[in-house]
Amino acid sequence: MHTIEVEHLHKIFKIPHEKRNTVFESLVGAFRPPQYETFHALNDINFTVDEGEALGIIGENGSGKSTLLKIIANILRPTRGRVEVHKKITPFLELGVGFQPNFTASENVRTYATIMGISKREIESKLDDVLEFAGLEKFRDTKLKNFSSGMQVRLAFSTAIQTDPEVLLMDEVLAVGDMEFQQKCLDVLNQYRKEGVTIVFVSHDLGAVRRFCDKTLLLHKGVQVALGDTGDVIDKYVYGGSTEESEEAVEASQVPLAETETELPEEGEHNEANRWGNRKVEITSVEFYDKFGNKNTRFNSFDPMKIRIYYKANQKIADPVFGIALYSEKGDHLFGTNTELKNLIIDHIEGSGHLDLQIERIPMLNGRFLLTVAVHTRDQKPYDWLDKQYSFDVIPVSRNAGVFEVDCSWKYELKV
Ligand SMILES: Nc1ncnc2c1ncn2[C@@H]1O[C@H](COP(=O)(O)OP(=O)(O)OP(=O)(O)O)[C@@H](O)[C@H]1O
Repeated sequence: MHTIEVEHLHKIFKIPHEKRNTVFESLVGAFRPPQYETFHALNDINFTVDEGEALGIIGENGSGKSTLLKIIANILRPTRGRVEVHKKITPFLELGVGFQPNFTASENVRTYATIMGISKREIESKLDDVLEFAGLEKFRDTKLKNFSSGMQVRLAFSTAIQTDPEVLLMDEVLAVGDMEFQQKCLDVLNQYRKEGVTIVFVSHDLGAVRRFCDKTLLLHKGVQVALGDTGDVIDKYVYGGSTEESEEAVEASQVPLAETETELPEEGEHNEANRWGNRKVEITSVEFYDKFGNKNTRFNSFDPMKIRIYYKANQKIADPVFGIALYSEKGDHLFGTNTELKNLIIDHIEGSGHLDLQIERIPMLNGRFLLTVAVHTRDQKPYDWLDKQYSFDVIPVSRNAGVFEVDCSWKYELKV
C-alpha cells in the first residue's frame, strides 16, 4: 500500500464576484443570490508516494503547490477526487504558528511542542538539543519578540522535527535560514527518509529539490505537467520552453526597465538612471537562448547559453563596440567583456541587425543574475547603455557552494 495516494484530485475555489460597498448596494444585493466566479486551482492531479520516499512539488508562483499540500494535510477539502494518507501527518506548513512573542525561547518550545503532540516530559529531555540544533542556546531566556524571523523559523523547525514524524509535509520551510542551517535540516530529513519517513517537499529552491527528492511533480496553472525522476522534471521546468508563462517571462525580460518604469529619454539626453547614451545606435532588445535553441530566462548551471543583442543604427556608425557586464542580484560586478576585447572588429553598422555572444558553459552555480548591455565608441562614449536591465536565473546542478564553479580536484596520497 502507498503511504499517500492522490487520485483525480480537483480543487475549485469560489471567489465572490461582486463587492458591496455601500448600504444601498448591500440592501439591493441582499435580494439577489450571491454571484461567484470559480477558479480551478488544481485540475486532475494523480500521484502516489511510498514509505521513505521524498516527493518534490515545483512550479511557478500560483501553480497550486500550497493548495495541494494543504489538501494532503487535510486543511482544505478537495472539490473532487480522492486523497488518502495512511500514516500520521506532521505538517510543517506554517511553522511557528502559536509562538508567543512575550514568551522566552524555551517557553515557546514547550508550548509549541505540546501543540505538536509531544509530551511535556519528552520535551524537557530534548530542550537542550532543540536549542542547540537551532543555534540558539545563548538565547534560551530571550523573549521571542527580540528574535529575527530566521531565528524563529529555526526554533520552530528544531522543535517540529522532534515529533517522531511518519509523513512530513513541508512548504518552503528551508527558504528562511542560512546555508549551514539548510544543510543541517536536509541532513535530518535524509536521516528521516532512511528511517522510512515519507516526505512531501514544496520548494522554489530547485537545488534542494534536486539534492533531496526521489521524484518530483511539476505543476503549471493547476495542471500536472510532469511527474517522475527529479532531474528530468527539473530539466522540463527549466527548458520546458513553450509554456505561456515562460514566454511571458521571456518577454518581460526583454522589455528594458527604462521603458516600463521610467520615461525614455529624449534623443541626445544623457545620464538617466538606468539608460544613457546619445542613441545614434539603440539596443532594441536582448534575448537569451538555451541549449535547445529556445528563448529562455532559466538555465541549468554549466549549460551553454547564447545572448542575442538586437540594435538599430540610426545613421552609419563606424567601428562600434558592443559589450556586456554581468552582475549578481545584489549588484556585484562579476564579469564584463566587449567585442573589442574579444578582437571582433565591426567595420560599420547601419539600420537594424543583431549580434550574438555565445557562452559555452555557464560557470555560475545558482541564483538570479543581471546583465548590462551597451554599445559605445572605442573610447567608451555610449551610444546606448542599458544598465542591469536584463536578468536570467541559473538553476544549480551541483552542491558546491558560492557563486562560481572552479575547476578543481582533490588528491590524497596515503603515506606508508
Ligand atoms: N482560498 C483561496 N481562494 C481563492 N483562490 C485561492 C485560494 N487559495 C489559493 N488560491 C489561488 O489558487 C492558486 C494557487 O495558489 P497556491 O498558493 O496553491 O499556489 P503556489 O503554487 O503555492 O504559489 P506560490 O509559489 O506563490 O506559493 C492561486 O492563483 C491562488 O490565488
